[in-house]
Formats: sequence, C-alpha cells, structure tokens
Amino acid sequence: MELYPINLKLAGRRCAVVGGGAVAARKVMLLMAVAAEVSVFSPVLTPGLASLVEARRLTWVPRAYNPGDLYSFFLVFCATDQPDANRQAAAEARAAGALVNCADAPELSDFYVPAHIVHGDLLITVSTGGGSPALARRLKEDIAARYGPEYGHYLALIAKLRPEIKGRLSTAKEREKFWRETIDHEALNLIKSGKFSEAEERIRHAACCTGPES
Ligand SMILES: C[C@@]1(CC(=O)O)C2=NC(=C\c3[nH]c(c(CCC(=O)O)c3CC(=O)O)Cc3[nH]c(c(CC(=O)O)c3CCC(=O)O)/C=C3\N/C(=C\2)[C@@H](CCC(=O)O)[C@]3(C)CC(=O)O)/[C@H]1CCC(=O)O
Ligand SMILES: NC(=O)c1ccc[n+]([C@@H]2O[C@H](COP(=O)([O-])OP(=O)(O)OC[C@H]3O[C@@H](n4cnc5c(N)ncnc54)[C@H](O)[C@@H]3O)[C@@H](O)[C@H]2O)c1
Repeated sequence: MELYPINLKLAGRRCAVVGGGAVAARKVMLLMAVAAEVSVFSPVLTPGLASLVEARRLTWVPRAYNPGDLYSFFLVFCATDQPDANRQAAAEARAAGALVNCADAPELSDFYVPAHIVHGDLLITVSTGGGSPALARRLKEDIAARYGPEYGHYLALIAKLRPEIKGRLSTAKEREKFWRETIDHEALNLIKSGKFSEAEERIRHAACCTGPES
C-alpha cells in the first residue's frame, strides 16, 4: 500500500493551479466546490475558467509560470502541457512546503485526485494509485449506479439523529451495536419513496427499544 487515504478540508486555503487547459479546469472546479481560494497561472484559459475569472471567483495570473510564483500555497497542481514547466513548478512548490500534484508525472506527486461520487456529505472515492485512471472512472460509474442520491439523504438523516442517540445510549459499545443494526434497507427504502419522516421515526423507535440489556 502506497497511498494514505485522507479527505482534505481546503475551505479558505490558498491553492494554485499552473496551466489553464482541460485538466487544470477539472482540478479548479473541484477546488472551487470545496471553497478553496484558487489562483491560476496560465497565459490561456478554457472558456469555463475564463467565466469564473470574470465572475471574480478565481484569481488569474495571465502568463506562463515563473519561478518564485509558488512560495505561499498549501496545495499546488502542475497541469500545463509542458513537462519541463510542470517539473520546475512541482519542485519549487514542494521546496516551499506545499502538497503537489503533477498531472503528467505521478512519480512527482504527493497525492492523486481519486475518481469520486458526491451526494451531499457522502463522498465515495476510487483510487488505482495512478495505475489506470480509466479503470477508476469505470469503477466509479458502476458504484454510482448502485449508490444513488438517496444515500446522501440517508446520511443527512443519520448524522442529524446521532447526537440524540448518543444522549439516549450511554456507552460507545451500545451505540456501535445500535448503528450496526439500524443502518438497514427498510429506512433506506422509505427515503427512496420520499418518506423522510417515517424513516426518521423508524430510527428513533429502534433507539427506544435498545438499551444496556438488549
Ligand atoms: C480519477 C481522475 C480524477 C480527476 O482528475 O478528476 C484522474 N484521472 C481521471 C481521468 C483520466 N485521466 C486520464 C484518462 C485517459 C485514460 C487513462 O490514461 O487511463 C482518464 C479517463 C477519462 O478521462 O475517461 C489520463 C491521465 N491521467 C493521469 C495521466 C498522467 C500519467 O498517468 O502519467 C494521464 C495521461 C496518460 C497518458 O499520457 O496517456 C494521471 C492521473 N489521473 C488521476 C486522476 C490520478 C490517478 C488516479 C488514480 O488512478 O488513482 C493521476 C495520477 C494524477 C491526478 O490527476 O491526480 C479522473 C476520472 C474522471 C472521472 O471520474 O470521470
Ligand atoms: N492527471 C490527469 O488526469 C490527466 C489527464 C489527461 C492528461 N493529462 C496530462 O496533463 C497535461 C495537461 O493536459 P491538458 O489537456 O489540460 O492540456 P491543454 O493543452 O488543454 O492545456 C495546457 C495549458 O497549459 C498552459 N501552459 C502551457 N505552458 C505553460 C506555462 N509554462 N505556465 C503556465 N501555463 C502554461 C496553456 O496555456 C494551456 O492552458 C498534459 O501533459 C497531459 O498529458 C493529465
């Protein structure tokens, strides 16, 4: 195993993307989705990136990367179509203490972006360790067909009820047993049919019937 599985909180963190093409745009969109503070260094941008700049949601440095640009970022993507520029930017960013992703050189990257499915706070990711991004995408599509948006709603409900259940069941052992038994298909089926309050009641009711003796 080479990769440590970790999900980063990047809200308000300064992140840089070097390059403004299709790959850079994919990385930028994801950074924006998690409210990172993003700067892009590139002489040219995709139309999608250009409209984000116009909407003032993105800082654009409209030129090729220059040494010295990357001294103050938490995370840096090097995603130009120029291998030498990517390498130089990756080396500088790493020396400055940033976590680095180099789009054309996995061996120069500190982390990879996994294929992912998002439903609310539910995040399902697939990594192939850089071995086959196409396989990661295919597996993601298969998983997405199995785990739809209802799981996001289900998660939101469980997360809402967790503090209440914690108050009712006093030991961690009881709570662990309760959740292992309660996360079942019946509540999920209720959610699938839009019966959110019935699903909530089902979980609350189960908590009433659980106790130290059960
Ligand atoms: C998952 C996803 C996330 C994202 O980027 O959003 C992602 N690549 C995706 C798609 C994709 N990328 C490529 C293809 C063409 C088919 C193929 O090559 O397989 C397809 C498939 C497609 O587009 O259909 C080409 C490619 N990718 C990399 C290189 C450089 C190299 O390998 O040297 C080359 C050029 C290779 C060449 O020159 O031929 C490198 C990386 N790509 C990664 C992530 C990281 C490893 C993740 C992992 O495997 O764990 C890593 C290491 C770095 C990184 O970018 O973080 C996203 C899924 C989108 C989705 O889910 O819909
Ligand atoms: N990691 C991945 O998921 C993945 C997927 C496909 C391709 N790739 C690799 O990613 C790289 C970029 O692919 P793309 O399709 O986005 O390319 P692209 O040609 O669409 O975009 C390249 C961008 O880099 C900018 N650029 C060029 N030189 C620059 C410099 N010195 N400083 C700053 N910006 C500069 C250009 O203006 C352009 O905006 C390629 O090397 C490709 O092999 C990676």
